[in-house]
Amino acid sequence: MSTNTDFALAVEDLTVSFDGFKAIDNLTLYIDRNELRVIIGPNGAGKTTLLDLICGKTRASSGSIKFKNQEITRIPEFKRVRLGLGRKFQTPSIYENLSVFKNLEVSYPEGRSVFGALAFQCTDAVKARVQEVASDIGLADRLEVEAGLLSHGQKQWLEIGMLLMQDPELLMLDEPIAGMSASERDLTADLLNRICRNRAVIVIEHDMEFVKRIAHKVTVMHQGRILAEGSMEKVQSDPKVIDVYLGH
Ligand SMILES: Nc1ncnc2c1ncn2[C@@H]1O[C@H](COP(=O)(O)OP(=O)(O)OP(=O)(O)O)[C@@H](O)[C@H]1O
Repeated sequence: MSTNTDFALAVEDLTVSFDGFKAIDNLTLYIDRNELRVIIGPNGAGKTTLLDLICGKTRASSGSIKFKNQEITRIPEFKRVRLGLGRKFQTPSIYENLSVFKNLEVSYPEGRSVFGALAFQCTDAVKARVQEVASDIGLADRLEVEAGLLSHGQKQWLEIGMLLMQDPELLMLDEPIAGMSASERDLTADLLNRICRNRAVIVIEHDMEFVKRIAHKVTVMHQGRILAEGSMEKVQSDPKVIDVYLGH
């Protein structure tokens, strides 16, 4: 097992079986700090399952997951969140009837303390953090708008903002541009390029034009394993990748 302390994330020999079927099969993957990694691959390759294992939604059958060199394989999901892992699922889980401001405010870590969000005092520090995140996600002039009234793209950004409120050191996003307009995709690329300056980011994506614009490195998965890994140019010209994924 690796003892390297420099990686944001070290996944080693990871396997998960569902009734004997290995959805993730002895997979090893290292993500650098401040790296934006894109995971691609055909349907059923195991991409979502891999993120489920990293965030703690699914338990590994064997292998190891280390976050900033700390073993997290057996610890529960909420504790991984506290350690600095953030995961965004495909469908946004924002509070539609609250304002953008409130959505961000309740996502501030102390708002989730034992006293709960209701007793939570909105301090100047929280307000400043809300402002900062709101400008990061392009919603600084929408703070008083009810979240349910935002466009589809803006809702996705708000949810990313809610994760950013916790200042995660590893952020995982599953198909963040699904259903977005061309201009929303452009803005999302800018957003992702910005937020990976302070943290590692893992994105699952199918749109290769978008992948090109954001990926530092690309991992191609197939049947629960890694088929290829490296720069976009390298994986795009790999005959194995063309055969199982890009050629279709
Ligand atoms: N909880 C589960 N129980 C049984 N099988 C599962 C479970 N979760 C995932 N699988 C299976 O594991 C395989 C990998 O699924 P996964 O959703 O991770 O693929 P994916 O690469 O994310 O695909 P897509 O691009 O379609 O989202 C699939 O064959 C799926 O049916």
